[in-house]
Amino acid sequence: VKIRSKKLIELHRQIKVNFPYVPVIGHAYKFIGTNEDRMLMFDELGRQAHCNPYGLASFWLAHYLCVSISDPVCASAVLKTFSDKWPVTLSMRHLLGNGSVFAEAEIWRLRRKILIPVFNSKYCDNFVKVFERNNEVLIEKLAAVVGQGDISMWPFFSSYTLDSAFGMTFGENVNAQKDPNHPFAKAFQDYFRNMAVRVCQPWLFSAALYELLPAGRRQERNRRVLWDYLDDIITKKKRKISAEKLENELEHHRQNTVNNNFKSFLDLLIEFSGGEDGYTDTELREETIVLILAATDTSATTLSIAAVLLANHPRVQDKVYEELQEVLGDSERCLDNLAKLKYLDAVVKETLRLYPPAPVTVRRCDKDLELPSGLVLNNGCYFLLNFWSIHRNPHCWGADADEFRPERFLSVTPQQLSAFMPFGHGPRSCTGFSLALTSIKLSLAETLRRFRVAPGAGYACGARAPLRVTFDIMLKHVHNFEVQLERR
Ligand code: HEM
Repeated sequence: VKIRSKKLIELHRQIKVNFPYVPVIGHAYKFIGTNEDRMLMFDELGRQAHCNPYGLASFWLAHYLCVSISDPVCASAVLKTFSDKWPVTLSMRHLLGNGSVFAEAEIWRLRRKILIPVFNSKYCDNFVKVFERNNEVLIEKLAAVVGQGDISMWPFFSSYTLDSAFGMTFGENVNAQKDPNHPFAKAFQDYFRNMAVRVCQPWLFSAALYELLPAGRRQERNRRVLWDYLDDIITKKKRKISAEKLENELEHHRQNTVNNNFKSFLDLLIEFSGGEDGYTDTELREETIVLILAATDTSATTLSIAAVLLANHPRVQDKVYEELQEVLGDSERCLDNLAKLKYLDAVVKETLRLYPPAPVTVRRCDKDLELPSGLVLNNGCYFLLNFWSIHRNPHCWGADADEFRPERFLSVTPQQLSAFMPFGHGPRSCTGFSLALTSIKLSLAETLRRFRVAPGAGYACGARAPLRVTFDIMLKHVHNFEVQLERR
């Protein structure tokens, strides 16, 4: 322990010594600040790291040495080498158990093997129809609030993404868009709202203490609603599969014949984990709730931020609209032409670059790693992969790195692409990125061809006024993603 501590102290000195003027250690206190302070801290760590030859900044969080990474080469090496996450993610296990996203590395490795084939494009094609159906409801809902002044885009997009995630995962609809009081939708949204409050208050990390507080008891009730709901679906699904003679289904799959029936994530997880001998009901619950969580707020944040950015950059919005007119004309279906919408694609990527919904992720260093720069990252430190600041690194993105300029993605360089990690990187990266991009582009195209978005009255945004955002596990907008909607 002593030797390791010495090495860590030396590592901190090496990183810090290269940028000695603003000791980052002084900023660790902001972990106790508001959710907006947290984002400001990630930003500040990043700006200091941009001035450091290693692209790193380090600070002590109690006795943990945390290394914040803003250099894409270092980030790639760390994400490819380390799979364990920080103990700070433990509180997420209250709901998710050992679900792949926060599970410890040993369990995650086994689960990832089953998760990967679930995302094979031959199954995903069917999911796109789920997006299309839910988009129709979204457009109806948006049409009802045209001309009503400032409206928050969040409830619209988050219930659209929850309906889509639930549809993909179970082949059923919770109808969050039409019925915001649906017990699952309500408990899900309330659970993550409370969780966002908790992650910013380290004194609430202790499960024993939290459970005694009213907020902890409320979370317990939410968890019960969510688990009961999912357990019921899983039990029914398993019963149905046994009745349909699971063996025939598996044989059917082995022969690799084309099955036109819709298969939900749950069907596929049961099938790939070995049918009746595969995942237990608890494991299925853990994996399915991870999928719903992973697919919901990430995509809703991207859609909502894109709407706010477009509202505040009318020239960009006009170009998107011109492209939509040119490519789609009056055609009913967007979906067949999504690949032709190059400028829209650039807008989505630029949104994800400047405002990655998961602005940071974490890893635990369990062996020494020598970087191409020669610096050795020592066993025992913890990494903060700062996607937010990798995406704003002027060495990769140029002097206008902080500006919203989708055109940069029309002539993006390979070096820039390797500095673009909104979906993570390496073996633990996002399995759903392709589905996410399809769902987001489809929704934006359908929305923007019918409505113009204009800025909300309560805030400024532009080249010199970046959006004020908070760290609520996912990135959120201080002004609640407010815009005004006008009919085209
Ligand atoms: C804009 C939308 C999305 C963004 C920005 C996003 C981002 C991410 C990131 C950054 C990670 C890796 C976290 C880490 O390295 O610690 C991740 C993991 C994951 N994502 Fe996504 N995601 C999105 C949408 C989706 C969708 C639609 C799905 C599923 C349908 C999905 C499924 C997953 C899963 C299962 C993992 C865990 C992978 C593992 O631990 O092996 N994501 N996502």
